[in-house]
Amino acid sequence: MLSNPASKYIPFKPFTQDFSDRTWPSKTITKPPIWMSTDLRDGNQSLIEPMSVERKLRFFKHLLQIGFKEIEVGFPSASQTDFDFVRTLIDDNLIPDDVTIIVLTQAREDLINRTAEACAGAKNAMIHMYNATAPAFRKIVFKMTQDEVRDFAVAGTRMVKAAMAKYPEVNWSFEYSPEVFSTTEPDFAISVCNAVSAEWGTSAERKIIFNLPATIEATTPNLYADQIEYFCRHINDRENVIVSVHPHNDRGTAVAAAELAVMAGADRIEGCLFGSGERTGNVDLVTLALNLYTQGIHPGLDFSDIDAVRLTAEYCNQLPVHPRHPYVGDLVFTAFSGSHQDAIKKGFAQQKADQPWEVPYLPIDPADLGRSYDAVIRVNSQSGKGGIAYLLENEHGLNLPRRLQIEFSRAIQRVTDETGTEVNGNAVFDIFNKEYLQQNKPWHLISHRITSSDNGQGGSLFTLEAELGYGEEVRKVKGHGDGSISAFIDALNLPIRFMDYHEHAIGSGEKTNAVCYVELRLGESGTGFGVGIHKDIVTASFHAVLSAINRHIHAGITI
Ligand SMILES: CC(=O)SCCNC(=O)CCNC(=O)[C@H](O)C(C)(C)COP(=O)(O)OP(=O)(O)OC[C@H]1O[C@@H](n2cnc3c(N)ncnc32)[C@H](O)[C@@H]1OP(=O)(O)O
Ligand SMILES: CC(C)C(=O)C(=O)O
Repeated sequence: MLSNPASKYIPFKPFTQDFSDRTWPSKTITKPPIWMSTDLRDGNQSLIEPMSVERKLRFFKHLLQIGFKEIEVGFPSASQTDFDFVRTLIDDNLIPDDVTIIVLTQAREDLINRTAEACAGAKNAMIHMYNATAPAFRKIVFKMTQDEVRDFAVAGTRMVKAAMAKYPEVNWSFEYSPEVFSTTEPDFAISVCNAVSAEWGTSAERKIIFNLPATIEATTPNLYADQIEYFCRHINDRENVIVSVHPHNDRGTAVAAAELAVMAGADRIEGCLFGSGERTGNVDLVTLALNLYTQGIHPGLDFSDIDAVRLTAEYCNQLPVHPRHPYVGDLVFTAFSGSHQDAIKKGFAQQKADQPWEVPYLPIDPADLGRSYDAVIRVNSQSGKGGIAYLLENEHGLNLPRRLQIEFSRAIQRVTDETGTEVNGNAVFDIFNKEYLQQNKPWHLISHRITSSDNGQGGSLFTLEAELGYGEEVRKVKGHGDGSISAFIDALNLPIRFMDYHEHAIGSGEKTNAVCYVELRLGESGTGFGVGIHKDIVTASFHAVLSAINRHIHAGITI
């Protein structure tokens, strides 16, 4: 018989009663929540090497730059580094007047007193006290009944008030977290919070923050949203309560949980940049904020230089951000596969600066995050013509006709298949150069002269005289036609059928060159392209014709 490890897990069901009159599923998010960064506390406490004061300061300054107004700066009673850090912020006057620092403490008198002491002299400070309320913690960690846990929270609140009273110069506020709210019976969590609120003396002038952590993410996000809506409906004095959420990402759904929680009534979200934090991390505030952005809601946070934010987080956390991390990872604005590249290229070509964003496969304009378009498309063996053409156009100004894109993508494919590696824009150009522009054997152009005369039918007759190299030989040729190219082809006296022709300028001012793409058939061959670049468009077209002929010859076409 197969063993069944799943049999040892009991699913958490928050409600015994019916909650089918929930309203959050038909709500939408219309404004940003209050953001609280806990990078310097929950993020920091989970690091292999906790941040030094120097790293914490750098992170703090960047959080201010991003626009956070609430920043949890540490657990000052837990370590001297955290205490000193808070003191540095206050003593060096580094906290702007509109920013509140938050400090976490357990509900223990010595720790609470030390926490308040750390904040002496601050303009705005919030003490954040927590105690676990979930059944497993009541049973295993605290060995307390529900009533004892409630009384414990109330006693802690009383200690917080007393500690705050010692520093009247501080504009204090209070946050209480029934830790592990995620697996606490909702009615019990509410009864604890109501008791804490009564002790705090909640009023319009003295609001309280109830932070409802998914300390361990325990359910699908819809159930967390149910818990939040239920809490919002039943908590006393709702208008004077700021309901906050603090989702962790154990099930990988913290972002969804936070978003649904806001739909369910939460006013505030605590999390970390790029999902730093205990175990699988806290909810990622960058993803949440930029998700809002793509719904047409400004998050009130500035991520216009996302790479700088990432560098700070990586430096301070000493942990890398994953290359596929939403919005910021190295590879998220990069398309390797052909159809994606094709659609992105077409999207960029059609996107107007003043129109809503509509580039396929890119949910956000990389430029809004300070990312560059150049890195959008990369080419490897999974790539098609779209990406290759994009690189040539963007990095080298070459706008290949569609059939040439298809032809050239085979040359790239040969290289990427052989090497198994990615090719960048310069490597693509090198291959293009070798494949088309350096095709000067056996035929090459030495010199030419064109004259035109009246053809007697109201048009012009072009006469071309040229010196052509053929291997080591020099051949003098002459031909006529109704245009310079037809005169050149006449002069070559080869079985050429001219199929297609494109030209455009590259560069500007004195550096302008002309590029010419010709497609022709030689004898009974299939069609093939040649490309020429020259200051003079006519010379470019002759080079293109010779490039096409030489490529046919190299492909084994005999004439
Ligand atoms: C979910 C979260 O992230 S909560 C934040 C967690 N972060 C941290 O704990 C980081 C910093 N913590 C620390 O450095 C230490 O735990 C300290 C300094 C706070 C306390 O240290 P100690 O006094 O040595 O206690 P210890 O770390 O062993 O914690 C366990 C004790 O705290 C008690 N405790 C745990 N949480 C709380 C709480 N919220 N309120 C009151 N007591 C608590 C436990 O019941 C246990 O008590 P016991 O020793 O009487 O059995
Ligand atoms: C202290 C609380 C808010 C916490 O960090 C958690 O429950 O994860």
